[in-house]
Amino acid sequence: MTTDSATDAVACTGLAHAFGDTKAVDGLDLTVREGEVFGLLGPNGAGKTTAIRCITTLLPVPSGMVRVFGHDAAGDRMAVRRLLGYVPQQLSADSGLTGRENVSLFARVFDVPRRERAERVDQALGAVGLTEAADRLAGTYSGGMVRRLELAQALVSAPRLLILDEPTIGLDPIARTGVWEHITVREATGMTVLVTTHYMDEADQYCDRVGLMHHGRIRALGTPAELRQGLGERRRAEGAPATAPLPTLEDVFREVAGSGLDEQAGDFRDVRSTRRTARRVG
Ligand SMILES: Nc1ncnc2c1ncn2[C@@H]1O[C@H](COP(=O)(O)OP(=O)(O)OP(=O)(O)O)[C@@H](O)[C@H]1O
Repeated sequence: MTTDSATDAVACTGLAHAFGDTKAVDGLDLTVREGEVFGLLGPNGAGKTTAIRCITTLLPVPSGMVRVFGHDAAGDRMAVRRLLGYVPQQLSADSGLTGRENVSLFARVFDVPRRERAERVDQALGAVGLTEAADRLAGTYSGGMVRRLELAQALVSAPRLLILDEPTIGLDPIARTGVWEHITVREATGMTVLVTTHYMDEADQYCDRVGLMHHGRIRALGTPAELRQGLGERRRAEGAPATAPLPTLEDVFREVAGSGLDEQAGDFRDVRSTRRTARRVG
């Protein structure tokens, strides 16, 4: 792991992006270090997806700077895209194709050499535990399997940086655990992960560091333990007894944003409707 900005996986400096009068991202400074799992947290509308879309080059960078492994996201978009795997909030799997066909499609789009394709597709499906189900239509998959399929799509190009926007939204707790286990098994590749989630327990358990975003900027940053301890110290300074339980990450979240969290479960259809509901209209 490094703190050298030239090799940081992501370095945003003063990033701003507005939709009309809405300042979705408003002077965001964010560094994701190579090799870490970084959780970008924040209430609905905090600007997480907009920031991610700037980092993935899907949105322009009208103000500020975004670098991905030193490449400028505004000036060197193709170099940035080649380094990324991206699982968006919206469904990216096609229910009318098999799991294998879905992943093969991404392998072609991301220029995986033809000669390596079949093996790489098999590896990606195996890495997310879908070997047995590879030749079934994705429309028959459970919600958790759909998410793992989308993960395989993103992994097939062997990205240095994997970006996931709410990878476990709409999944039951067991499926959520399954998705996280496949996201975080990355030691062999050293892949960096940038992930958004509304589930504080997941961020606490799986992220090396988290940034709490509110109104377009990071308002709290650190390891989950640092953030919990920091709030505990502030509470004690305000008179809370030393025996008071250590705050949770959700307490930290509420201190920063004062907002609630949600839980949902379901299959392919439910995931689609949940994500459609969660998706920003515009
Ligand atoms: N395409 C768009 N057109 C207009 N406004 C938009 C658009 N996309 C996002 N916004 C606005 O920008 C702000 C930030 O939205 P964004 O989706 O980045 O937040 P978020 O933190 O990802 O939220 P969520 O957790 O709900 O996904 C919101 O006020 C939203 O309404």
